[in-house]
Amino acid sequence: MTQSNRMLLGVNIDHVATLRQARGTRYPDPVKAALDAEEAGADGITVHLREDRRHIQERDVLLLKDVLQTRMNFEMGVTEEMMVFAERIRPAHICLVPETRQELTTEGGLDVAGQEARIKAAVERLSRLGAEVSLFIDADERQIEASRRVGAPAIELHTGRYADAQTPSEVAEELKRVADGVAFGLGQGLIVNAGHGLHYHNVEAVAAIKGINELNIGHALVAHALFVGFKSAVAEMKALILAASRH
Ligand SMILES: CC(=O)[C@@H](O)[C@H](O)COP(=O)(O)O
Ligand SMILES: NCC(=O)COP(=O)(O)O
Repeated sequence: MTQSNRMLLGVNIDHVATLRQARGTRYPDPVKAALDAEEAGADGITVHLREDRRHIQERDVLLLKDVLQTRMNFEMGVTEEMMVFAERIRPAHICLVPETRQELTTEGGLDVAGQEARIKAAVERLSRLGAEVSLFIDADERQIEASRRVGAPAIELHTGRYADAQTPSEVAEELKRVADGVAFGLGQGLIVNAGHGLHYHNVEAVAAIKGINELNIGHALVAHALFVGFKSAVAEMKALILAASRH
């Protein structure tokens, strides 16, 4: 995908599935959430099929593949099981993420620099499907350079440290780290996306960073949707991003 001239919103629906899995019910259905998100202006739908299947299931990905009007961004760990599944569903976008079974959420970026040969082989194999492969990494020059070397056309910068920062100076420091990473990634010729932990009160500063192609947001949207409905939650987030990114 070429860089869009407006900032895109990728809606992550994982935590709709978290609620369903909590009780083993058929509802709420992440597929319905995806369709509502698209109607409300989502530019793409992100799902993370975790090794432990704590939220999204194969069934969700297979149904989404058939019904999405936009595009799927399939987040996956670099395992043979996931490679084979990706080859079966051939998503438009694939984001390689680190995964630890015990973690509450994705705690850090993929260590591309520390395992270049392995990531390069995965990027090559998945690119053969026609997918645009991105690497979910920390905003760190070493990791960004390694991402370019392994042939990924895109990166997604992990904004979790910014989201978790407590004091104004920590927030400013983490925001600068993301902004510097965006500039450095663009300088390396990469498409630069960002996401993780973004919500209605912290998204604008990130959306104001020039050059970000897409923000992937999930948990905050699902949480807000409890009170306003999924379409309104997505539309509100999209309006915030578009307003902040236009300045
Ligand atoms: C890689 C990533 O950031 C997302 O997959 C997102 O955080 C939602 O999934 P988890 O909450 O399971 O990490
Ligand atoms: N890759 C980040 C993502 O898809 C959404 O993360 P979060 O908003 O659920 O923290």
